[in-house]
Amino acid sequence: MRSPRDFFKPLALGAPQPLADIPVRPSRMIHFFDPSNPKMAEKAPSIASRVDILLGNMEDAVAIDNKEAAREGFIRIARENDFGDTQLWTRINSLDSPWFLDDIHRIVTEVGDKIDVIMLPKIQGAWDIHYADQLLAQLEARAGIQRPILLHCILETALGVANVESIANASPRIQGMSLGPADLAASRRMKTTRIGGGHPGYLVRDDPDADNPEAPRTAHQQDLWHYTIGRMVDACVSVGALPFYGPFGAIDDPTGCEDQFRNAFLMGCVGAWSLHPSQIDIAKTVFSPPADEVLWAKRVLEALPDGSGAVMVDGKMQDDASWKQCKVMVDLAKLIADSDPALKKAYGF
Ligand SMILES: CC(=O)SCCNC(=O)CCNC(=O)[C@H](O)C(C)(C)COP(=O)(O)OP(=O)(O)OC[C@H]1O[C@@H](n2cnc3c(N)ncnc32)[C@H](O)[C@@H]1OP(=O)(O)O
Ligand SMILES: O=CC(=O)O
Ligand SMILES: [Mg+2]
Repeated sequence: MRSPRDFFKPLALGAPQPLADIPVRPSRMIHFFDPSNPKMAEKAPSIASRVDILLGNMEDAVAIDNKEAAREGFIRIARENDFGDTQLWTRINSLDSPWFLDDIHRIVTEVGDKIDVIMLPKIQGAWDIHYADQLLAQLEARAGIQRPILLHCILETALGVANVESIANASPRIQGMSLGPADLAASRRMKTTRIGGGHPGYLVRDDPDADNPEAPRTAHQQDLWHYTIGRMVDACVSVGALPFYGPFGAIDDPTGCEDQFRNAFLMGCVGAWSLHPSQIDIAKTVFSPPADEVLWAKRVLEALPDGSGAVMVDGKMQDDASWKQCKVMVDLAKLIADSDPALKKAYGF
């Protein structure tokens, strides 16, 4: 284990000092695009104006023959554009792939000052982060980068889930994590072929009616991802990092997508991936707190001005703990209102 005194020292001579706190910015959706796809590449600037995070993907969903074109396309797009407040991220290929070294080397040394976060797929344990952390420091030093590039891990192997807390604690660069339900299902040998979301077979059924045992019994579909999201949220939040739901592959099921995103929002996630332009507004709606909840939370904060004691608001007891719950809601609303005039008005700021 590293000495706590060294944790915030750069891992290479000339690399920027690690950040003490992870910047919290609106992060409702990480929009994926394939920079080797000419149509998607051309749309990058217009999509960037609609999303909180734009991510150039190099890994899965980019055909092997297009890996180099994706890297070149991303470097060109990053170099030629200034996306303003929209964060620019990339998902590079996994550490054990033939593309990882060129991905990280080329991107960091050529456009490292334009990117906020590198997403690392298939992270298994702290050792993966230690390797990427030091390599990144060396590349940052070589490129003269002033602001440290942060790392975002995808939680998508059984071993990665088993090690989630040590991954979160492995480096001050850990910006956050996303659930990767497709690779994770394969790694665990789960018997679902869906990318995220529920499954009609994963259910709990009401007991038989004692007076009518043959009567049909209602079944309630359960959330296959609840356990993993819970672990990911606790691991991230305990180190000041941000948890995200990952992909929802059924582009043709916006209702299912909204439900899955909302479960993640309610459990503490700050955003989710959008794979198709139609999922951007779903994420925007779900991960912006509802106006009625924000107005209620503001009333609770006003009723307990110093955040202590106990009062009744509309028949409900409020105290220090519920004050904190309400502050979470209001703080997020303020963050989002700063860049969204319509929500600012709805929230009454
Ligand atoms: C398990 C995981 O790893 S998930 C993460 C990896 N996966 C991805 O990144 C997938 C990203 N998304 C995609 O590749 C595509 O959206 C697909 C393959 C799912 C669907 O693509 P299409 O069949 O072209 O969708 P569709 O016909 O509805 O597209 C409509 C338009 O939106 C564009 N579009 C589609 N997806 C995107 C996107 N992610 N970003 C920007 N534009 C997009 C298309 O180019 C098309 O443009 P056009 O109207 O000028 O022709
Ligand atoms: O990369 C994402 C996944 O679900 O796998
Ligand atoms: Mg994956």
